[in-house]
Amino acid sequence: MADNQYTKKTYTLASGDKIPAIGLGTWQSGKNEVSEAVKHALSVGYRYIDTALAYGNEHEVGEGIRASGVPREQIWVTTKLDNPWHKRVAEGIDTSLKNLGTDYVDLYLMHWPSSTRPDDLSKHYDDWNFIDTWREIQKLVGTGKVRNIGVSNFGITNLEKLLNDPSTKIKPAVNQIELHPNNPSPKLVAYCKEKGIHLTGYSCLGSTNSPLYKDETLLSIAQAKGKTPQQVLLQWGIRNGWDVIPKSVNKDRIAGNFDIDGWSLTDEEVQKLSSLPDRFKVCSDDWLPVKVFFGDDE
Ligand SMILES: NC(=O)C1=CN([C@@H]2O[C@H](COP(=O)(O)OP(=O)(O)OC[C@H]3O[C@@H](n4cnc5c(N)ncnc54)[C@H](OP(=O)(O)O)[C@@H]3O)[C@@H](O)[C@H]2O)C=CC1
Ligand SMILES: O=C[C@@H](O)CO
Repeated sequence: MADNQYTKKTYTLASGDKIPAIGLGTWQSGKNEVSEAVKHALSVGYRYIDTALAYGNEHEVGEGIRASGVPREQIWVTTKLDNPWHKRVAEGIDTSLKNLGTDYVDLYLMHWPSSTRPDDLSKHYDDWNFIDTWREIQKLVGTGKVRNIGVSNFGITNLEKLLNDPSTKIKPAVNQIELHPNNPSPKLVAYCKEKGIHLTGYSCLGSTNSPLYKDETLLSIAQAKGKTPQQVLLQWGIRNGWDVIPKSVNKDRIAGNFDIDGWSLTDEEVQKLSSLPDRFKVCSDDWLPVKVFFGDDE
């Protein structure tokens, strides 16, 4: 982790680019509220916004960025290729750039390893898969449209397939996956670290109506630190080496979640949270036409 001029904590990717340790998530942020949320986040110090074509709010995210007055080059923007666009990567990135009103994104992710047919979302292409999609995503590097490329929702099985394919010339810079103390995925985390693939933790608070907020271990650590359970959850991710992207459209919560500097968790506190017995997952692969997760750590 290194420091830069805009955010106190960052992680350095294989390209040398520095991704901030905390960004604003925007999944399920309504079109009518996300611009203000983004603008507010940037005003309180965030320099990283996570969105996706599938969220249907890239246009409003772009409006919030411009309204903030913060120069574009000071902001890390991640967006994602939607599943039904796997055969249309060039069109997908152009659509996202147009929506966002920007010339480039800092990180472009394959949202899911599912090449879904746009004419029937219940079906997977029979002549195309995520390896083909990655081959096309790699072509974006050097176009000036993407500074880094990566994947999301990849477990070890699919990462192995991708990394071992001869068409893979560029390793994903990032794997964005669900990470919170009830879904800590230690094997997948260790695998990505070994391969030099940085992790972004999504649903880092446990998402809407998080069951984590009733966890006695979390609550006692939060009380002892004089921090909120949400701040502790975010610090847990950062201490473990991944960036976190809490979603909020509430101004106080956006500001409170950003309180990651000047304090930390002890190794023992991190370990206690990593050892919680309960398990739950926010995002499954049930809705996809292909199985994506194959084991406890995926
Ligand atoms: N790659 C992928 O497939 C996925 C990526 N993501 C990304 O990760 C981001 C975060 O994940 P997400 O699932 O949204 O869930 P989070 O874990 O970020 O939780 C968001 C929920 O917590 C509430 N919340 C936020 N801060 C606080 C707080 N301080 N106190 C109490 N409640 C709070 C929010 O409500 P409110 O807005 O009212 O504050 C919202 O209901 C997404 O927004 C998206 O950008 C998420 C899922 C899948
Ligand atoms: O990003 C959010 C989606 O992947 C949820 O299924």
